[in-house]
Amino acid sequence: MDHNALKKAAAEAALAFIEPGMVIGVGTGSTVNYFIDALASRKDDLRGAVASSEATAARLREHGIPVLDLNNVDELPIYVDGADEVNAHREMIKGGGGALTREKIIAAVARKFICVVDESKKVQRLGGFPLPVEVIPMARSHVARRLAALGGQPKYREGFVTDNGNVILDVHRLDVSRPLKLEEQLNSITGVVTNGLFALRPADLVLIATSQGVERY
Ligand SMILES: O=C(CO)[C@H](O)[C@H](O)COP(=O)(O)O
Repeated sequence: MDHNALKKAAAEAALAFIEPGMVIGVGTGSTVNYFIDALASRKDDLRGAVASSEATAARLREHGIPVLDLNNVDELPIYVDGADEVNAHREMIKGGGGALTREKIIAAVARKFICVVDESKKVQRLGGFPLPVEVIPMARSHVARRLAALGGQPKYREGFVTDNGNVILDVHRLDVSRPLKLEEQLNSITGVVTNGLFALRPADLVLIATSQGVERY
């Protein structure tokens, strides 16, 4: 099975968690796009969705699914999103699509974070995927120097502006052996908006598609 078929299988498995009347959080990326397309068949069950990016909001609207402002939502029982890497503790690196800040906000509010991935995303140790860091534009050089002092090799994602008007540094070769500590350390650099480590708030459930079927942990 190719990656896309596995992404679709993982995404569709998340539909089983939807209950009538729910507002759900919806992440960003190619795996989540399969989820959104499948969600169209359940749209009458939903009160609406909160989107982690403008791209996701547009796709939800195309399917006639109401997109709600998170500030007007009291309860978010589930949040479905992909990941660039996930380990056995359900800690993740996210932000390959650049939506990490809104993803982290929705994950913070949601009761249950369901991570949907194909088996290529499962890793023993996080850090093979360059860690995305969203930065206020005027702080780019300052933050890059601080990241280099931590042993990373930051690369400016040229030509990319986040939905929040900021820039992304993709950090190669960072030591991610202590994800919780590193997440806090990166958050404390002035000018950093968010980093793509999801260790302080890991997923609650991972649905991982393999050629043998969708497994969960
Ligand atoms: O964090 C993300 C976007 O910011 C995505 O979840 C992550 O990049 C995985 O994307 P895909 O499902 O396309 O492989």
